[in-house]
Amino acid sequence: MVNLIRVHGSENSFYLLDQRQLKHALTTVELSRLAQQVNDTAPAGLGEVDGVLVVSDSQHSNAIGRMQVFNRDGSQASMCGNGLRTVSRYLAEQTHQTDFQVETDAADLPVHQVTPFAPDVPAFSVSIQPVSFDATSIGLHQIPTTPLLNQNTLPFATNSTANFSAVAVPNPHLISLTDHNHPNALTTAFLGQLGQQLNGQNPWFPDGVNVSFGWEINDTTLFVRTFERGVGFTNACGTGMSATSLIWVLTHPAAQFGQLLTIYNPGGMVQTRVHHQNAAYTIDLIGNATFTDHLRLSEADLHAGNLASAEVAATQEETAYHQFVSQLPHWSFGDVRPTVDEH
Ligand SMILES: N[C@@H](CCC[C@H](N)C(=O)O)C(=O)O
Repeated sequence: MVNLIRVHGSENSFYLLDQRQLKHALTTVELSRLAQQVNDTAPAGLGEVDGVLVVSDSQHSNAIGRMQVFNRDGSQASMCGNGLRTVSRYLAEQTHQTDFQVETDAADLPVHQVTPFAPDVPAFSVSIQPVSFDATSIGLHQIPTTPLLNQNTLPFATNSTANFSAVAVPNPHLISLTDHNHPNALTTAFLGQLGQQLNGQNPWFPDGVNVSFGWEINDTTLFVRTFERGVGFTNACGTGMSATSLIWVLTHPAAQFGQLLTIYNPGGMVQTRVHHQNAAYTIDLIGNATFTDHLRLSEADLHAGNLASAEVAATQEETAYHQFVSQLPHWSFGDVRPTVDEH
């Protein structure tokens, strides 16, 4: 029998698979199929996940493990910020270390354990990098003026007054932040329409892009929603919130490098800190790393991408997480911007 853990960061949920426990590691094709099948085959009662996080040994001497990410459509992503926090917790518990590096597709990333957000809500800080505004890194085509930073009248949004920025962290993100001159430009319907358009066949982002809308709450607080490549609407996207924080600091006059930002999202809240050192941008992404369920299944079922016969043991951490979230401001969505409800 082998173990899978159902995990989340800000309710951006995944199954975490440690390949090192298997007699035969899953191939890339099997991992892609597993990510596509988990939601259809998981035992009743387990909520849907956005993909699969894969842990394996790193061949890099400075990293204690390696993370790979498969989106729910089976595509592979170069990075996942919320997922990296949960993988960091997993590796921390295995090795009894609190400060280390994890190998990801583009870089070995520093991570460390931080003070829990609340009782039974463990938290980690992970470094989001490398950052690039280069069109090739973003997979951006046919846009005459790059870097794309706070520009409007773009060919994929001709009817909108919203401003857009594009950045790779290193997975690709398209960001729009509230424009006070056009406060109603960023609607949920527009996010869905743009996300679908730019993740279908299109000339601007042929490999797709994660699309995030950010609403200013105050100078150090945002609310961010994301339509993810390979997923669709998600509760939270860690790299999306990190990329939005970077664009916020670069374009908002009162925002500063090194300042702690609070980023609310439909699944909860994270904190970010944007740095600019040695001509490079990096973002600290700080948030919960929650394990909701432990699953046990046969290695044959895992290879077949079939969770139907898995035994499930829930942890108490989701109750603790809900308790933590219940103390945050409650956000309501009209069709337009999030507003805070009285408790
Ligand atoms: N949810 C993730 C991002 C996952 C990858 C993304 N869908 C992509 O294809 O780039 C996060 O927390 O960063």
